[in-house]
Amino acid sequence: MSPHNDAPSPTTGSFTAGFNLFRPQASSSLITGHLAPETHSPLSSSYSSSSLEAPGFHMARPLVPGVYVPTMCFFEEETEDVDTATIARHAVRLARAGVTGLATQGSNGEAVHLTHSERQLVTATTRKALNDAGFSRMPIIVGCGSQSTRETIQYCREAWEAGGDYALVLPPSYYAPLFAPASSTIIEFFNAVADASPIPIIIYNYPGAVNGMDMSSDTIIQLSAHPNIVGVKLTCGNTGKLNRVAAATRKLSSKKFDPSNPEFLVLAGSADFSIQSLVAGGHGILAGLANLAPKACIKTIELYKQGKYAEAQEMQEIVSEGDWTAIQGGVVGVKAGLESWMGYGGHARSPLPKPTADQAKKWKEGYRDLVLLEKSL
Ligand SMILES: N[C@@H](CC=O)C(=O)O
Repeated sequence: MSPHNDAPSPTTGSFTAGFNLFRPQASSSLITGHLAPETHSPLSSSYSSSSLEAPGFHMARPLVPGVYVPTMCFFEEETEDVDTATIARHAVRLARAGVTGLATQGSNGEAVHLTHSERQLVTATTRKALNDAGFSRMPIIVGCGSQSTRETIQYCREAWEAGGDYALVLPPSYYAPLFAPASSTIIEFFNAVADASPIPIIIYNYPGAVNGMDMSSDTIIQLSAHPNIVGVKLTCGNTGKLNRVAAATRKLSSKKFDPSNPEFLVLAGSADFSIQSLVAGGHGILAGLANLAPKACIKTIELYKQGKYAEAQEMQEIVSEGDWTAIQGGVVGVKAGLESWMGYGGHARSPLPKPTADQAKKWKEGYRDLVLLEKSL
């Protein structure tokens, strides 16, 4: 019998009947804990069987408003092997700073550089680090986007097995000109993935990562009706779209709207429009800059929620300035910033280049005000 209550095992069949078990507002009595099947562990042999127990079993972890961090993946300098010690240390640093949740294999997590088993290793390492440090209730979102429906579902299942709670899914884009029409292929894709995934889906709208494909508010609102699609990360930066999605999903909510636990979570995908997204009805951020400055990201949102608009605006300006450095330098620049200011980070996996001395200096300076703010909090 599956440890997911009476839900079918994600490794044995489709999951069309059990979505509601995974709704984020599920009470603690709706246990969604699971054990990674011993016969089906895709984790690398470097991950000990005793450490499998911690990430493999967990209670339902809620998806609530706040600051979520798409964590960096770290690699050993010489071999470029996954550096589990630094992954664990980084996860705990972010949790202690007060973030709401983490996301492995987001754009900052170099998912496209990782094999299936490495992805599971990263997620399981993160889960275990959080559990060991007393953050067993903190949810982990796992990037699961892929080009085929089949492999995306496989990633969702593997994320679940590794201890992930939610799947962040980009639309496929490689064959986009063949989609007929684009919106219906995308809707079919997300519905099929949501039908089969053992964990709820968060739509990831990041046109820059998928050949310019920009999902419309109509498409996102239509998909929000699926009971296993529970949120969206909008990296497109379109606050008009964010406003439409937040308003429509609030109205479509099946119960009285509770701002501390919305049924459909609408997240800004970059820290440079945190308070703008709150004004538009959003619920928080899932943003790479929080790898470097989690407290500044949290404080900006708190100030706004406390009605201290001028102070929130002032802090947002520093965050937005820092985010411009993160956006320009991407994962290479954020790692350089971590290395310069926090003493760890290393380099991205090949073929991404290592920063030149000039770049490292420029990015360090680009983060200066933000890091000084972070250290003051
Ligand atoms: N700018 C984005 C990149 C991906 O969504 C971020 O901050 O995470």
